[in-house]
Amino acid sequence: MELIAKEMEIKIGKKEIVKNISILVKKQQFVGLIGPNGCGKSTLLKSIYKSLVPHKGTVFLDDLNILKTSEKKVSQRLGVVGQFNEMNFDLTVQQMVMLGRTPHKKMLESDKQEDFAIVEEALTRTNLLDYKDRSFLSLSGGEKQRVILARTIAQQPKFMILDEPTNHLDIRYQIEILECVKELNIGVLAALHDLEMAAHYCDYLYAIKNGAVYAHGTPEQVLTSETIEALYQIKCQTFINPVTNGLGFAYGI
Ligand SMILES: Nc1ncnc2c1ncn2[C@@H]1O[C@H](COP(=O)(O)OP(=O)(O)OP(=O)(O)O)[C@@H](O)[C@H]1O
Repeated sequence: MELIAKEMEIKIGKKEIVKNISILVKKQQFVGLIGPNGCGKSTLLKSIYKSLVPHKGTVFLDDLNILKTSEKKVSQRLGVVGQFNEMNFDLTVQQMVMLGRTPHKKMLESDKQEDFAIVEEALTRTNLLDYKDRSFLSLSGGEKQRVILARTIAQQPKFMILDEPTNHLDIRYQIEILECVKELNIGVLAALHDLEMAAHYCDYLYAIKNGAVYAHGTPEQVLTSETIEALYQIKCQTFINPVTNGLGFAYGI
């Protein structure tokens, strides 16, 4: 599915947080949002996945007008892995992941064999099979993050929004999560902080500064020393990482 968010404007109180941003994610593309803390990435994503009402703008997933469609219908197509996943009540990991099936069920419909099979597959993809019966609240931050991804995979979305999905994760799991998402072969819009990961996994990038698009293009076009220095107010040198053959970055103040 293709996502088009057009001319998005978001104000919180009197402050303009997002200023006329347009984003295009073509079919099966992995598109990244980068930019410094507080530049507006999460706010923009929240307005795209209906957690926040934008002041202006439209969001279409193919021909589905997201902002004018019911939550349930949107959830059948759009999955979200957010930044904070705190919950007050406890469920097992399997029950948590089963919640991903909710948008596909009628009210009070019980879990079918097919739902259990989908949950099992999501647990396998995220390496969580051994955690199936553990209590969600007893998990570490990184383990919880993987459960949330598994729940989103069980939702079988056609498009995924990720807000710093590798928060809390050690390097191995950062790679595993992004690999896992990439393997789904669906459109993805993800806010990422790690520029090497963004260079490696993204087909296209939008660099956000002060609530507006500062630069956009392929990772090679966007991740230049000049753009990174302007975005983050640091010194930066780019190089070809001899191990990964991808873009590498050396930073200083
Ligand atoms: N509910 C709110 N009330 C007031 N200001 C808010 C609110 N939500 C967000 N903001 C402000 O909007 C700006 C953008 O925040 P946002 O979380 O979108 O940034 P971000 O780019 O995702 O940052 P980070 O990389 O730190 O997650 C920040 O200055 C933040 O303080």
